[in-house]
Amino acid sequence: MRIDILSLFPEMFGGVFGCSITKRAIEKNILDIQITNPRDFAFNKHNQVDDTAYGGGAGMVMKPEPLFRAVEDVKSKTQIENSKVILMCPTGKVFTQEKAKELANFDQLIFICGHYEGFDNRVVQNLADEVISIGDYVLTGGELPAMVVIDAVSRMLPGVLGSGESAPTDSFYNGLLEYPQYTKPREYRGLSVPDVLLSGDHAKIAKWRRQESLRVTYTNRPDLLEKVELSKDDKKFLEELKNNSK
Ligand SMILES: CN(C)c1cccc(CNc2ccc(C(N)=O)cn2)c1
Repeated sequence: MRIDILSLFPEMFGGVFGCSITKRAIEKNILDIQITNPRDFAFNKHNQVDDTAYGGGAGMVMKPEPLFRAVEDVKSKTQIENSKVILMCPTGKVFTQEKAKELANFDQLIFICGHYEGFDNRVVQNLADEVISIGDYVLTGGELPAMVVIDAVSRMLPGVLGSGESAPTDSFYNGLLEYPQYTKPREYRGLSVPDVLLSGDHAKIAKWRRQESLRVTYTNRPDLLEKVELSKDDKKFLEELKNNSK
């Protein structure tokens, strides 16, 4: 997959893409990430990439020309058909694991990272194919959101996660949040590992893990329970939780 990022701060990405999963994916030629600075496409006086908002109001807005020119330059140089232009913005649809899986099917993703108070709406309406938010909070720029999306998408690409890593059981794969994990030592500062996990009884361990996933999800993200298929046993366990918490 080819990833192009439009950012006024290219230096922000070196650290993140120079480590771990994404570094390996780049070395294995599964990912090719290139950064383009829209300022290189701002040809007016002082290389302006932003300006004041029509209609007044505080804050600066990113101008359309540099972004249109930069995207068109990337597209003309890469010539990749199956491509999607994504704008990172708090006004977008919230990013999910489902969306990550969907984006992993493209041959090229072009991310537009904005700063200031936003983008000229002609960028939103006519240049972007999709507007994505990583959550309900405002950040200094779209760079961190782009890194988050790229990380989640690259984990979906075949060959990126070695056989060791666990893509399938990641929290959002079975619709529930992940059960609690334990590792050595068995006892730490008087805190011990639940006996069931040491029992070797795999059916019992699976049952415990399912119930603990239900417990975590019920506690932190009850909204997810509406969307997931619950067995008779699941419902029984949740009933007990509800009765105990009354
Ligand atoms: C209207 N406005 C403040 C704004 C508009 C466009 C870009 C930016 C850059 N900052 C971002 C970007 C994305 C996210 C997110 N939640 O994905 C959070 N912050 C801010």
